[in-house]
Amino acid sequence: MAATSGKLNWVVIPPVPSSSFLSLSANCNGSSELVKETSDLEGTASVIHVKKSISQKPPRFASEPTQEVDSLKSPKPENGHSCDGCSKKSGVVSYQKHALANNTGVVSESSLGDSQEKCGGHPIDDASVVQSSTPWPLKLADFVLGDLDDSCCEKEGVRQGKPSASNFLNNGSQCGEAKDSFVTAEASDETESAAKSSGSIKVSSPCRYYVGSGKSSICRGSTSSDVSDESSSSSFSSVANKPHKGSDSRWDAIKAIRLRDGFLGLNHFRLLKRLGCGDIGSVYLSKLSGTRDYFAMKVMDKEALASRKKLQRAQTEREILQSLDHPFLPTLYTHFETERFSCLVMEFCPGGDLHVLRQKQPGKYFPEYAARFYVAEVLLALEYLHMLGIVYRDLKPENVLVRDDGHIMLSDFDLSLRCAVCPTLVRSANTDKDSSKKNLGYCVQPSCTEPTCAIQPSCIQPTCFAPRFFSSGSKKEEKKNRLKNEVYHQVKLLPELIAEPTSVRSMSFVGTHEYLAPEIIKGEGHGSAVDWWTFGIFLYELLFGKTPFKGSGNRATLFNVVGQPLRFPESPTVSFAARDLIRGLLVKEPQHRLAYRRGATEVKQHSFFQSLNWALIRCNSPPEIPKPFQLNIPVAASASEKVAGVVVKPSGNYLDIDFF
Ligand SMILES: Nc1ncnc2c1ncn2[C@@H]1O[C@H](COP(=O)(O)OP(=O)(O)OP(=O)(O)O)[C@@H](O)[C@H]1O
Repeated sequence: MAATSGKLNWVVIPPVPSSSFLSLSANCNGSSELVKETSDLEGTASVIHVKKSISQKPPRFASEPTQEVDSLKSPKPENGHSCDGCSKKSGVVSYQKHALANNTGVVSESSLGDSQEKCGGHPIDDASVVQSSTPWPLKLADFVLGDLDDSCCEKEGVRQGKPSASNFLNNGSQCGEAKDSFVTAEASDETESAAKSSGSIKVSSPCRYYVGSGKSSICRGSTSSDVSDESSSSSFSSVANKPHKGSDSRWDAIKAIRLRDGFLGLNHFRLLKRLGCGDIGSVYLSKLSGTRDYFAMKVMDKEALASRKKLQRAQTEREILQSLDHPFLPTLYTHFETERFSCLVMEFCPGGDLHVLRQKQPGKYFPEYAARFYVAEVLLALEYLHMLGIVYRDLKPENVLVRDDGHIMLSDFDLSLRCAVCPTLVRSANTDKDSSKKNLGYCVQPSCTEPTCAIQPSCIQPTCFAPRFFSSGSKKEEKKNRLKNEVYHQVKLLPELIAEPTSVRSMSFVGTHEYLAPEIIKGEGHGSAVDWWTFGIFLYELLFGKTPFKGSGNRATLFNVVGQPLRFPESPTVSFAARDLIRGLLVKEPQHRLAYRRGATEVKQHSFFQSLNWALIRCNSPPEIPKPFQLNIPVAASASEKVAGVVVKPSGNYLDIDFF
């Protein structure tokens, strides 16, 4: 992991153990079979043809243990679809075939709306091709989801033209209604409802395939599902791995219960309210019984996951969550499995998501300072993910949650793509301030196969570390600029860290229509540059209140993404710097896109962020602090309590819980 190079003696220490990458070696119970391996045109990538077959079992609908509340039971899907009460905001597309299979921008009829009729309901038997620079074929995983179900309800605030979710954990009749009601795991007389209505609808398609795999923790859990204990298996993300989070009492609370009972399971939690649902599970606000600690618990029905070929997605999400340790990414406190459910216990974000928050802004767009704040935090999260070799692929306001302190948390990793990456320190020796524009000076070694590698002598290339300084003309400003230039000369020789997984290639068609990068739509194969495209769309949407290529329908949107030039509306007024950044990001050819080679480093140096102190970003005042989270819970209690930001008040048969 450590290496030296010439005069420099830098060590790059990625924040996760390399084992999280290296563990990908075999698929869950051998259901994926490597049938062919060839090399790509350049000879640098592996092309893997994998044949996958998963035994398909119909979802079970039998009664569950009393601790597992009714709300968690799966409705029986009809014709393979389950239009349910998903309150999801986001439409995620994933097609087995590429919608625009040619470069002309002409939408292929047959590829749009691929659904279960075509391939769902049958064991997956498709060959998937994933290209990667990694020499170990099965270290790369490409996970995609399911089928279009446009029949699901749309509601206010839902992105138009979204494929709809078929969420098996929800009651099919709810269809987006968001009425609070109450669920407890301790009492069996609960009721429940979809909690959050702000979401778009999410698509799912069972006709997905994937390559790669790994030790399947979910499968490990499944194999132990004959254990009658409710918590048949659990994994504990120890705070020992995250010592800086030691002051977080939730670690201790979980640990104490595990010490006391020997395990942690669903019956240790009260599920208070459904916060939302996605394609592979529902998320509940949960309270750890006997404590005052709240969590967001994602509950996934394992049978339904298996029957809909989503086990791998769930596993991907869990493995990624386990590897994360970043202020703008979720903390996974623990994971456990019951006989039926797989549960992820995460940090709870009471502030909703940026999609909802944007709708509440005057004009439904954010002022520039607020947009800068949010995208800057997202940028750091993406930078970290890329450093871990994770291409996020699903950036959109719906997936950016707001913490109680107003800072953000990027969520939802089940569409992410994992690959090997070579974080590399590159020494700056180029005094050309505009070199970043020319995309020169990078050196990210595609041949590097280790996620943890240090500087390599051959990587010491000239790069641009130059912040951009603009002359304003006045003497005062000139003096200021002189000072800045001195700083620049001091820092120009500093190395910069590049951790962009530039050479990964996936052929999956995955994402959200309005956010899909052209190369995904055209089926050309895509890599980490898709995150920079979506970052541009994201910034555009925050600033203008809409996405740039949205058409009258999904096909028109895809056509526009590929063929229409970028345009900015006349209002609201947005700075030149912001528009310049968006222009750089929304370049249709990925290789000419800003950040294509040097990743977040390039974006951070853009003048849009000139006023930002990246090192102190967590000290910045958020544009908005979320209002207290309101929750009514029917319990018989008479005393008030106020603990750690949570106020519990008796209210008749209810308690009002306010989060501050
Ligand atoms: N940590 C959290 N705190 C608060 N709310 C959350 C949290 N995680 C998720 N949610 C809410 O639950 C909803 C569903 O989340 P989930 O990640 O399952 O859905 P998703 O984003 O569609 O993912 P998937 O791709 O798995 O379908 C989100 O839209 C969000 O509103």
